[in-house]
Amino acid sequence: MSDPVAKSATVLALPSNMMPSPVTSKGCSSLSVTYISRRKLVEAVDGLVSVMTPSSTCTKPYVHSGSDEFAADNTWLAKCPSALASFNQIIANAQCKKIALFLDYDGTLSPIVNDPEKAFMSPEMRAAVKNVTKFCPTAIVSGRSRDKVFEFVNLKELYYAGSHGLDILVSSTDSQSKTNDEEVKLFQPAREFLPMISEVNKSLLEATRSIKGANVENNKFCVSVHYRNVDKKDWKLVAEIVDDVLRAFPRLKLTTGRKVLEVRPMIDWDKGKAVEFLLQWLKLDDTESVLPIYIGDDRTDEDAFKVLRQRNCGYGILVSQVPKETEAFYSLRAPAEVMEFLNSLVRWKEQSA
Ligand SMILES: O=P(O)(O)OC[C@H]1O[C@H](O[C@H]2O[C@H](CO)[C@@H](O)[C@H](O)[C@H]2O)[C@H](O)[C@@H](O)[C@@H]1O
Repeated sequence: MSDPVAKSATVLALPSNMMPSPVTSKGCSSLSVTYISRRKLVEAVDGLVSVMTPSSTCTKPYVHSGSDEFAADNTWLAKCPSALASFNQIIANAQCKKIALFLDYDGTLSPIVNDPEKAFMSPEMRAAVKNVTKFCPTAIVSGRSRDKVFEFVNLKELYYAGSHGLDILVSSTDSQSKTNDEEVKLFQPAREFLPMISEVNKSLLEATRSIKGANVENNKFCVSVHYRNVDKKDWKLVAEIVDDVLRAFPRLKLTTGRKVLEVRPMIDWDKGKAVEFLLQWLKLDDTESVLPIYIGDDRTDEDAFKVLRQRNCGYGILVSQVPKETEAFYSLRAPAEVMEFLNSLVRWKEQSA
């Protein structure tokens, strides 16, 4: 995949306090991304691909024991209140602070659709995102390749972190360095994995060719194997094939998303680390003066929610129509509510300007 930005960009080393280390444990820690060991994947496949259904991973869905749906909704909203209903509380905590916004793409800015190539965001959503950048430094943090998510969002006002944070684009004028040159800089902590990712992408394409509906997407530093359009009876086969292919790549790991298996470099780097990196790089890491808000819908976003919770500053907002166990503080039900939230932020900032 050609990347015109990468050709002219300076690739920077990471600050020493943020160097990613190889992942040694593939254990299932309660709410971070689910790293699936081979044995677990195969076990799950045997249990009728339970790994491919939302209820089977470490991110357990919230289960209400009673039968009253209304009560279940209330319990969920008590645990993870609506960010719209709690808007006044959120802005009360943002008084005199700069809000730094982090936005996931699929399922957050664009609705989930069957064809990943057609996950367009609406012009209204684009306008909402563009408007909010006038007041808040904003970054997109996506599992997509950086150039692909830029194609979809198509706003120059934003920072972009693609491949689940493994490919971050910043310019030197944003950094702590005092230079005025507007030089493009890239942070790519898994750069050495590029040839391997390309190889595994080829192997996965070849191995899944015969499965109707299976779709392999090259996200540059990770590869997504989509099974949304595969007949349910063949989900097990997809998982077995991915497992077989990965045997030849011991330095790659597997995570799950929304009807997708994601192959990634086995390093200690995720969306949470990307958020920490961007806060530091953009000089937004002072918890007294900056309130980071991260909005996302997927398991991979839990790493970012966790970082904000651990820093005890800012809020994670989970986009979900159903109750889920999460590290987020607030919830929104769908991209339409995300847009409403962004527009509310803009109105508030305009009024208080
Ligand atoms: O971090 P994100 O920006 O949310 O990206 C995560 C994955 O999103 C995409 O897949 C998901 O959305 C597709 C389009 O709506 C849907 O068809 C698919 O089933 C979902 O898993 C994207 O295609 C993946 O590469 C991203 O990793």
